[in-house]
Amino acid sequence: STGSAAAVPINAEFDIAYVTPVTLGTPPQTLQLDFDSGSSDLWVFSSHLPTSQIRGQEIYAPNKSSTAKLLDGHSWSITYGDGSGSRGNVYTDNVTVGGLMVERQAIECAQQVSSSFTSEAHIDGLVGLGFSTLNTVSPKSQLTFFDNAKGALDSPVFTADLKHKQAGTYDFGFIDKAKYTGEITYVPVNNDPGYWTFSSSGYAVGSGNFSASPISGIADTGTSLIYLPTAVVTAYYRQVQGATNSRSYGGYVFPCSATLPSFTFGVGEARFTIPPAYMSYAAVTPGSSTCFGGLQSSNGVGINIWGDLALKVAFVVFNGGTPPTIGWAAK
Ligand SMILES: Cc1nn(C)c(C)c1CC(=O)Nc1ccccn1
Repeated sequence: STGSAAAVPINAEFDIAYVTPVTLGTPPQTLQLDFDSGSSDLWVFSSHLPTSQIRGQEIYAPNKSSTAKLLDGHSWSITYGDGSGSRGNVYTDNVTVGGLMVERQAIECAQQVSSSFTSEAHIDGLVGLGFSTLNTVSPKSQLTFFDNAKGALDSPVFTADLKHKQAGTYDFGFIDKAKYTGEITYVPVNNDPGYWTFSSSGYAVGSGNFSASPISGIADTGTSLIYLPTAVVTAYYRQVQGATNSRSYGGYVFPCSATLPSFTFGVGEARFTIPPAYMSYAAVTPGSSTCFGGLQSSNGVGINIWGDLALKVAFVVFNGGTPPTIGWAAK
């Protein structure tokens, strides 16, 4: 079997996140979920949430699904690196993504979500695509949609073809040759503790020399930006007039009028260049002339993160075979 579904940016100005339609239960309830290779819980806004925490999101109501079953005595609670989080109880039900159905998928129903989720009306929940070792359901941890589907897939892979300010695609079970050019460069994945962790072969700022120093980081479809070591980030912003690492804004900012260099990262011998226009994320507050950078320091984060800003300039294969690998191709 295979599946294919759209990855739609939730904001017209800048790509904060991408959502994909997912149908849950019988009759089908369709929610717009954020596919997140950096976590491993499938959780949704639900009928168990106080209405004060719902602001425009669609909800999943298990009691309206004839195929929903309570996973008795189980709960979940997740906190993301940016401090956001949610918690609740657990049902199993049918989950379909782009024509690919998993029966008895654990659906983690939110009973509480943090304010940043309440404030994001376009995200109705997340589909974790990390390794199932990261799943937070207790007392028995649950499998991700990908792990549940894997055995039935033509090939144990999913691919991400994210795009700048336009809809891309998540494919499951096959590699679509029409979505990339040239060869796919595969590199090893360290899935301990459960991220798609790989080593980038280095970076370059603008037209500068390529610095061939390995950078270990996670491929994270659920994070907007890129978080890298301070040495990389200072080398980049040294080329940006007026750039500063702002404590008040929580990262590197610069005048929106500044000229930005491109940023190139390596995967093996392959090179991927993020154009200057993508490297300015957004005005720090609407209408401000101060802009927040797409490249930020991983100092406070603990791990290096290749988020959507990096993924959107490539076609990425998440190979869940044995051993797992990750493949990057131009497009
Ligand atoms: C680890 C980390 N530190 N900081 C500052 C950020 C932004 C992260 C990554 C992160 O939190 N990603 C995320 C958030 C919500 C849902 C899914 N993924």
